[in-house]
Amino acid sequence: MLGTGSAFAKTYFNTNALIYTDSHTLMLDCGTTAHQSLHRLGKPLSDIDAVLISHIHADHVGGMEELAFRMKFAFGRKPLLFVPEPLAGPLWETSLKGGLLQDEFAALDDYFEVRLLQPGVRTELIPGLAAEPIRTAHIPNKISYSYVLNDDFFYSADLTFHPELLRALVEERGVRTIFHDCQLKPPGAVHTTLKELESLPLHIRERIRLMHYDDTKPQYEGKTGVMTFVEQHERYRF
Ligand SMILES: O=c1ccn([C@@H]2O[C@@H]3COP(=O)(O)O[C@H]3[C@H]2O)c(=O)[nH]1
Ligand SMILES: [Zn+2]
Ligand SMILES: [Zn+2]
Repeated sequence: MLGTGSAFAKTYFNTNALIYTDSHTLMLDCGTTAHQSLHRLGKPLSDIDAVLISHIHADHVGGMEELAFRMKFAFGRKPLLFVPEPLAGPLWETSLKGGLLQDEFAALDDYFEVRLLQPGVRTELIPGLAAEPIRTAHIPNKISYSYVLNDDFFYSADLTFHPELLRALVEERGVRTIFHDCQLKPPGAVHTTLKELESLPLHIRERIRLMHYDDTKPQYEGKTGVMTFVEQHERYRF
C-alpha cells in the first residue's frame, strides 16, 4: 500500500496501492501524495507500467499530472492508463486538462496508452491481473468505481455502505478479501463508517480489512475485532 489514509489525513499517505505481478507494476489510484510515498519507499516512478483509476478526487488522481509529465518528458514513454469508459472524458475534461493541455498535447492519449474498461466486465489488464469495475455509490451523481481483482479480492476505493453488495461478493462470488474504506468517526456521509462495517455478519467481517482512515487510527488499534487495519508501506498477497 502506497498509503492508507483518508483524503485529509496528515500522518498517512492517500489510499493508493501498487500492485505487483510477475512482470508488471500497476498503480491503483494516483493521489496527491503518491509521488512522495514512492520517494519514501525508494521506488522509482520509472518502475510503474500502468495506472488504474477509481474516481476523480485529489486523493485518487491528484498525482496524475506529475505522473504524465515525468513519464513523457523524463522517461519518454506513455504508461498504460486503465479507466472505466464513463470516467475517461471527465478525467481529462474536469481534472487533468488544466495542467496537461499544451499545443499538440490535447488529450489523455497524448500522455497515456489509454485502455477503456467497461463497468461490470472483467478484463485482463496485465498478465496475471484481471479487474472488474463495479460502479458504486460515493458522492451523489459522481462517477465512482470499486474493483474486483482476480475474482476474489474487492477494493472499495471510496464507497458508502452497501451491505447487499458485500454480501453478494462474499456469498455469491466467493470474494475472499475486502479492502474497505473506513470512516472511523460518524457521520460517514460519503464513506462507510466503522460502525456500519461492525454491523455486518461475522462471515463477512472476517474478510474485511480497513483502509482510508484518518489520523485518529492509533486510538482504534486492537478495537476493531476481526476487521484489522491495512498498513501503509506493507505488502499483501492476494
Ligand atoms: O459531499 C462531500 C464531498 C466531499 N467530502 C470530503 O471531501 C473528501 C474528498 O475525498 P474523499 O472522497 O476521500 O473524502 C471526501 C470527504 O472527506 C465530504 O465530506 N462530503
Ligand atoms: Zn478518497
Ligand atoms: Zn472520493
